[in-house]
Amino acid sequence: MTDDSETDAVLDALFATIEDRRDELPEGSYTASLFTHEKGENAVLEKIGEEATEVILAAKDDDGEELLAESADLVYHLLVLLAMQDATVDDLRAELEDRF
Ligand SMILES: N=c1c2ncn([C@@H]3O[C@H](COP(=O)(O)OP(=O)(O)OP(=O)(O)O)[C@@H](O)[C@H]3O)c2ncn1[C@@H]1O[C@H](COP(=O)(O)O)[C@@H](O)[C@H]1O
Repeated sequence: MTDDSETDAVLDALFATIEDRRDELPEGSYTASLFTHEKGENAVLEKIGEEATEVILAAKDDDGEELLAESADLVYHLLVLLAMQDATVDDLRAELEDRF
């Protein structure tokens, strides 16, 4: 189990990596492939739809073993979408804090 600051550090590091992939587009990067996809932004929007469905199916599964893995896939693709729209994980954090 991690505390809040460690959880934030992971999200910040992941988002910084996503921004680097967006800006540098290295060969062989799955993240970079989402930024250069022929479908444009629709590629990541489709992935978000697929991953959300997989989260629902995992939640309905009796053993629930896949729920965390599918949730991580969904969060990752959501962060890619934010980076694509020039929003940041800090913007997301601020939105959540406003509601708290
Ligand atoms: N967190 C993730 C992450 N979560 C999910 N995925 C990818 O998202 C895809 C999920 O798609 P699916 O579940 O549908 O599986 P799939 O059938 O293999 O995918 P498709 O062929 O349908 O695209 C897989 O290719 C996963 O590898 C991720 N890819 C990258 N990251 C992070 O991004 C960082 C940079 O990765 P690269 O851009 O690949 O260097 C990594 O170090 C990770 O921290």
